[in-house]
Amino acid sequence: MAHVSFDSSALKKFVHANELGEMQAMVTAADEELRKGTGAGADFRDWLHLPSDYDKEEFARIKKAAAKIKEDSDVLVVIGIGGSYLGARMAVDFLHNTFYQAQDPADRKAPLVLFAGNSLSSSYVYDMIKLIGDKDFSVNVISKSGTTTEPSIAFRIFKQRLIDKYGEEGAKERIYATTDAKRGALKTEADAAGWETFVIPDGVGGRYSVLSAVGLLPIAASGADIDQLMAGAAQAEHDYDNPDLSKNEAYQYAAYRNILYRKGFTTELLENYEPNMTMLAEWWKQLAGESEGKDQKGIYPSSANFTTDLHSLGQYIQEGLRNLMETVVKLDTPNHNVNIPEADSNLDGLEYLQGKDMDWVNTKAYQAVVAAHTTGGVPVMTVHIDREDEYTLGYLIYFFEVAIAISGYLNGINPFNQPGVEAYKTNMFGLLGKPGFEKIGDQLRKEMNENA
Ligand SMILES: O=P(O)(O)OC[C@H]1O[C@](O)(CO)[C@@H](O)[C@@H]1O
Repeated sequence: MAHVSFDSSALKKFVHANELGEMQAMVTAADEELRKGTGAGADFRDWLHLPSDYDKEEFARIKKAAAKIKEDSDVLVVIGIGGSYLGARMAVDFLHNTFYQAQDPADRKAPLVLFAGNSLSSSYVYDMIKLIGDKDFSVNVISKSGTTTEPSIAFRIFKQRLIDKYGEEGAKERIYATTDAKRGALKTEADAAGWETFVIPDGVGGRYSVLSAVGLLPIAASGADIDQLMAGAAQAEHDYDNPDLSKNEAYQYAAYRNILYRKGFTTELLENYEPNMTMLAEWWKQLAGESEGKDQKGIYPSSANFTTDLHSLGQYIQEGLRNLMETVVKLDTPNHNVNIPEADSNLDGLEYLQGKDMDWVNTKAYQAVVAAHTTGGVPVMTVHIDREDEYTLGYLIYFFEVAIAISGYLNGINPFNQPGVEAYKTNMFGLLGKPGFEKIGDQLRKEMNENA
């Protein structure tokens, strides 16, 4: 049974019945580029078979490390940014109680997983240090390069705190480094210090790495079942290995978003009706944005959380600039349902809903929004998911990964590089006075003074 299903039935007003079929030749070519490695960025396709072909010895070590962290830590600080952060973050939110962070530790039955090194906010780090207080904690530092500024600074701070609390030897037992197998600053430091290390595989880019140790260790430490996560992804790997558009829903999604893009729908909103899926969209935004936004083209990935944002962005979506398309990730079976109680009076006007459950109302809201936005000129696609469990999440992750890769090839770009992210880094290093970046620093300071 499919745990994820793609619904394009609301697109009739925007896409002619023939148009999907007309994409088949291009999709077949994109599939060949991806599967045979004839497309650009071929060295970064190892995520394709990660769910079925992963390092079993490392997987067992991940589970062992997670068990140790659960045993000796109240808090796990996960340090990383971009692809070294978003996958684990969205999975922890998706797979747990919405108020996971505030839950009583006895109910949570696993350490609190906090994420650092994903911004340069000093208050954020200060507040986290205060929250940890005297609690026992461990650190999982995740960085392929080991030189990314945000995680490097956070790691230096939390490493020092571990050493202050547990001594050099004690800290060594509480640092887990997920990084390159052979190279890089973090790998060198980890080997010298004797920390346990996990590998970010060479052929797996950051935004495609959630099903490697990058995501698996924090997800396992949070108490989630990574065997089921991989099983769901493996099923999707099997189900989506088919270039035939009529049989491959991930490819249908890729094709439809490209058909719509070519008609001027250049911004895609990933939407949910469940607050604990907010970070799912953040993960998807990196996956889609870093993969597709290059060569002065690409769909701009954005997001909205419903029904919340219907009361803020709803006006724009209904009547603003007509360049928007929407993809809803709709949960079909909530983890828990809540009944709308009977009341003595009808002052709130809700008598017509009493006895109904909230999820029924949520689904009616979704149906109403699809109809309204379609009328307003916004094409809506829906990815239905059965439930919020590990198996379904693994399946969903793979659905988006393979769809975005195909989508990138359909749009004629290399979906696996990200040359554009270096520009700000070079400027920042210049302004920070990093050795080797003096020239750009001088030039920028001169320009800034001239503009002052
Ligand atoms: O794992 P690293 O090397 O710290 O990189 C983190 C992130 O930074 C980027 O390179 C972009 O800045 C992303 O592609 C990547 O996911």
